[in-house]
Amino acid sequence: MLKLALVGAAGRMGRAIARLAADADDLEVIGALVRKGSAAEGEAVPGFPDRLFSSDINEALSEADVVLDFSTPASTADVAAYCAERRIALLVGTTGLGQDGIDALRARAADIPLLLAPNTSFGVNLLLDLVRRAAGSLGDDYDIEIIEAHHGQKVDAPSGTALRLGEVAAAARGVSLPEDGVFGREGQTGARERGSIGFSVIRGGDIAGEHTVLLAGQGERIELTHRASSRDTFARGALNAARWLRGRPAGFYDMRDVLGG
Ligand SMILES: NC(=O)C1=CN([C@@H]2O[C@H](COP(=O)(O)OP(=O)(O)OC[C@H]3O[C@@H](n4cnc5c(N)ncnc54)[C@H](OP(=O)(O)O)[C@@H]3O)[C@@H](O)[C@H]2O)C=CC1
Ligand SMILES: O=C(O)C1=N[C@H](C(=O)O)C[C@H](O)C1
Repeated sequence: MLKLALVGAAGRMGRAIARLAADADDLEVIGALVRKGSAAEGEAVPGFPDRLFSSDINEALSEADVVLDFSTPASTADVAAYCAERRIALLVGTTGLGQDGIDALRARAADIPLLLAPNTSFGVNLLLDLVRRAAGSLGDDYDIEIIEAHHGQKVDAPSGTALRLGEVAAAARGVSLPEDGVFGREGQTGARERGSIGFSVIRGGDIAGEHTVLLAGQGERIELTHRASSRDTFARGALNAARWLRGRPAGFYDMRDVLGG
């Protein structure tokens, strides 16, 4: 049995992961961390009636083989420190970390296997490869625009996936996302700068997650799109990544390592 502990356990992703883990014969959720003061504290974890949501980090995480974090950037930083000290493998799915947050996780990966994945679905990770290839081979006659759409409760923008798509496209083009990314347009913007990478963000309803990378040339355009119809897609991918992470040496991993890309 692979012993899992969830952080952000009472959230949308935490609950989806617990539900799918309960259907698997090789997985057990042994701990579920919630925010101090959370209304969910003391409730049973979906699919694991003997396990309760807890805000005590020791109670929730100390016995886990792998911790899965889908929470908030502040919580992720604390959990990564805890896991590094206790030598517990950690998968981080939380987005909106910023470069400093990502660098801090990279430092923790000196002590533990740590996998950072802004999107755990198989399809988005294939999309990253397709974008790498398309952006590299088409050259900057083809303008790159990234469009993402999510449910109205999402608190970060652009999505972690959109930023990762942008990084991959920028690297393939030999440009820098911090310098060449355009994160919103309004008013007298002037003409589009050649080589820039634009981002557009949609929020509404219950959209699980949609990402399009548009490569617009003269007289033609290519659109590479991934649409998740359910959060279970991310949860399933996270569970497969947790299986892969168990027993790995310390290091900073991503979904490419899991999927062998
Ligand atoms: N990698 C991937 O494939 C995916 C990543 N995500 C990312 O995962 C994250 C969570 O998404 P989602 O589940 O939709 O969001 P939710 O807001 O539903 O869940 C986040 C949970 O974290 C809880 N939380 C806040 N602080 C702490 C803390 N200190 N300790 C423990 N739990 C805490 C929140 O509790 P409370 O509400 O009480 O504050 C909430 O229940 C986001 O960053 C999102 O972008 C989402 C989907 C897929
Ligand atoms: O918040 C979400 O819901 C999602 N967040 C991730 C992101 O920011 O890329 C992944 C997925 O698209 C759903």
